[in-house]
Amino acid sequence: MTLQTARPTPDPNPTNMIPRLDIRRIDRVFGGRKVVDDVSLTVLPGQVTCLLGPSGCGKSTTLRIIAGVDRQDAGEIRIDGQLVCDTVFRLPPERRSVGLMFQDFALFPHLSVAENVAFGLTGPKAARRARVEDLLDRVALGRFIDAYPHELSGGEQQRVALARALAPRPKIMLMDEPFSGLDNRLRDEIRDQTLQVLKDEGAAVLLVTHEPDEAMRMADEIALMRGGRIVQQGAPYNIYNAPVDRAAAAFFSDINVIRGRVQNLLTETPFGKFLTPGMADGAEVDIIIRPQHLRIDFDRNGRGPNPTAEEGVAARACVERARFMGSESLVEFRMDHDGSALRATVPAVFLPQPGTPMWLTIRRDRCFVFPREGGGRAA
Ligand SMILES: Nc1ncnc2c1ncn2[C@@H]1O[C@H](COP(=O)(O)OP(=O)(O)OP(=O)(O)O)[C@@H](O)[C@H]1O
Repeated sequence: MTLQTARPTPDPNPTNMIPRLDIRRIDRVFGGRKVVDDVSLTVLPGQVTCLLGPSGCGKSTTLRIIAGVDRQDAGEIRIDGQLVCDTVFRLPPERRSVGLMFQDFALFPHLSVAENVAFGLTGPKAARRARVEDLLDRVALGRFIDAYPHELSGGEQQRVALARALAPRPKIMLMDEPFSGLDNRLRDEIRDQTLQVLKDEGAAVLLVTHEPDEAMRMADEIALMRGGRIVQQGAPYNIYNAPVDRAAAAFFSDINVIRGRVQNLLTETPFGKFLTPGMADGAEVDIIIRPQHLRIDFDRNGRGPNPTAEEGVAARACVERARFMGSESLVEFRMDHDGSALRATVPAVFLPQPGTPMWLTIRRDRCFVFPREGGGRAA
């Protein structure tokens, strides 16, 4: 698909911007249970924010409140600084300048592609036609202008739905799992193309997904949601590299957990001592490391760590199982010191026999240390 660009670009100094979407302290209660709990977030013009979290955490309900098809029990929403709704005042959905896109593209089957895209447009006929043609060109569907939805593939229907949602130039695009109906092979390409069109339009985008990969790929900012609350918010690399807790780390990838106990502000492990400031003596801690940050001493065939290694203390383990996963190998180890299991990934074909002894080191700068839940108090 070819994309024509040269659309308005966002303000280079985003700190000067009024947030396009500003949600403050939203609650929603169903049957006495807060399914949206004190949610606040802002989205700037031209920015994509992903509301990311497991099924049932309250993402869609938040989106529905912003769209105006559900109401909050507390809090307020502003668009471009103007109040859209609080618990007293409520602007109807059609007056909020919000575009919607859902998993099922919900195209009108009896309308042509052009008629679908023109559906929400007002104004002179020639201007409407020009807008439809422009958008269809930009999603590379110009040649399907007179086709009907059933004549299009899933990916093409998704692009028509995108063009339709963008046609009235909404200030905000709300997207709820818009790619989950697509074939795996198509998905990455369509995500990238969609992102480009959204950026060109300059709308503020709030995209709901339960897939961390999708959020990492699409988002300028991720709001991680759990149990109705936003537990962490920031740029994708910050959320990935500085998770707030063990569950936040585990949401993005498989993790290894090395258990320890604090003594004199330090926690001793087979990989050396870790600083654990602020933790009381005797508190139990989990040291988290992702499998790609565990290093295997390949060269010495289990004969012991290389004394010049800069990775700190090495610990001995035996291979339990090794599998080739396509772009990497996953090796599972049983640690000598306590029989615990650790997993390492290697970006190559690496399939040592079960029972092979090896030495492991960890990238200490990639470890996260958290108090174990229910395992002791902070000092
Ligand atoms: N109208 C409703 N009445 C009662 N409970 C509701 C209603 N709408 C949503 N819920 C409940 O609120 C919780 C959050 O639902 P929501 O659809 O917002 O979650 P979600 O994070 O979008 O999940 P998913 O990804 O599965 O759609 C769920 O427990 C759901 O059952």
